[in-house]
Amino acid sequence: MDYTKNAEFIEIDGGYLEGGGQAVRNALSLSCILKRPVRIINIRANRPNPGLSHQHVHGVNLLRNITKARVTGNHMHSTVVEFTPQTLISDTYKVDTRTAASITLIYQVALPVLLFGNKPSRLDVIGGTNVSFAPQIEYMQHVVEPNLKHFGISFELKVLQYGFYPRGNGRSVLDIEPLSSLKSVQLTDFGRLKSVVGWSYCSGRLPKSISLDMQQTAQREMHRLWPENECNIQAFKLSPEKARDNGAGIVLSASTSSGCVVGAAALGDKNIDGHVLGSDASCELASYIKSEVCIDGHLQDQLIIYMALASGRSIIKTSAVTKHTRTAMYVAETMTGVKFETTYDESGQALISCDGIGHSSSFM
Ligand SMILES: Nc1ncnc2c1ncn2[C@@H]1O[C@H](COP(=O)(O)OP(=O)(O)OP(=O)(O)O)[C@@H](O)[C@H]1O
Repeated sequence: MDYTKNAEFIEIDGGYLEGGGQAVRNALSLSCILKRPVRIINIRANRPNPGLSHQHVHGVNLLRNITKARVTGNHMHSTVVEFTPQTLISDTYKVDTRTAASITLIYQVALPVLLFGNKPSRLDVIGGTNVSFAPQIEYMQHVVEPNLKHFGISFELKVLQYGFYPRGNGRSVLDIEPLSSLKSVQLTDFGRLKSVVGWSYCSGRLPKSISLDMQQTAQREMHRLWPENECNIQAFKLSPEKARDNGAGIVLSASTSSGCVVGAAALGDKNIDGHVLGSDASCELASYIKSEVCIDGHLQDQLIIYMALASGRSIIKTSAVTKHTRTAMYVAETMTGVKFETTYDESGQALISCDGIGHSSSFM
């Protein structure tokens, strides 16, 4: 059915619960996938600077280009967007944010859409690869990617240049393979911890000792708790060709015998202390491993859209349900009609499930 002809807008309240950019991204992605016009009101109402910011404007405009959508409100500080998609064109899309806007959040809005295209697509984006309140690029490569594989999703992500707050200047390329439909996932069996891998980096004028401090602290914590398991964290200083500015951070990823991958990360800000960052990331990762959850606290909200679209019943075992996740459920329920359920197992971990709508590509 072509919903775009004389169709009513579905309304999403962008101020609901978390009231951040995630609701805007999910609502627009689903609008494009389902070809249903959406009106998003109260955009980022719970943020100190409400309305669309750079990253969100670039995300809206990228989806406009991909779907030849009719759009109003796609400008900075806009608190209402009306978006009517027309089609879906697989292609190479370039976005230059000219800021440190998160590249991974721009991928987050367009990846689910381009999956349902008729041929492979490429997203070549300039912005921040490793910035706060967003997945670091290594998290997307080593935590998001293996988890999306369970849905049948396949992508390749290459970093050409690292970019940090405030200047950005990072660049990465995401190659997306199209698919006909998403498989449902059953991620409830943690199995046994197999190994931990990690990336501890710094750049610019920051000394390599910061990377080494992050690495050693995180590695020590992992060895203390799981002395039998391999923990291999690489510590490096990025070359000036790879990163022009100062930046430091660590991303960890734990794999289990049943195919689960959980991650944790920390990012340097001002007054960087490598030991503190290493400890923050390893303590977060340790809490997921100890509680044997299959999906970490950050990935949770990022999987909701895929669960809603998949064919059949999906279920994930995860840590305390976040406001981001409950917001993503509200958007997915409103746009697709699915119903999410949250229950708790005997150890108190959350089990999130839904019967997906089994969306299928109109091209395959
Ligand atoms: N450390 C992290 N690791 C992985 N993912 C993260 C991390 N921090 C945040 N995220 C993810 O980034 C997304 C942030 O969404 P959110 O709505 O807060 O951000 P936003 O679009 O930048 O808008 P806002 O500026 O309104 O916060 C969520 O999917 C969240 O799970």
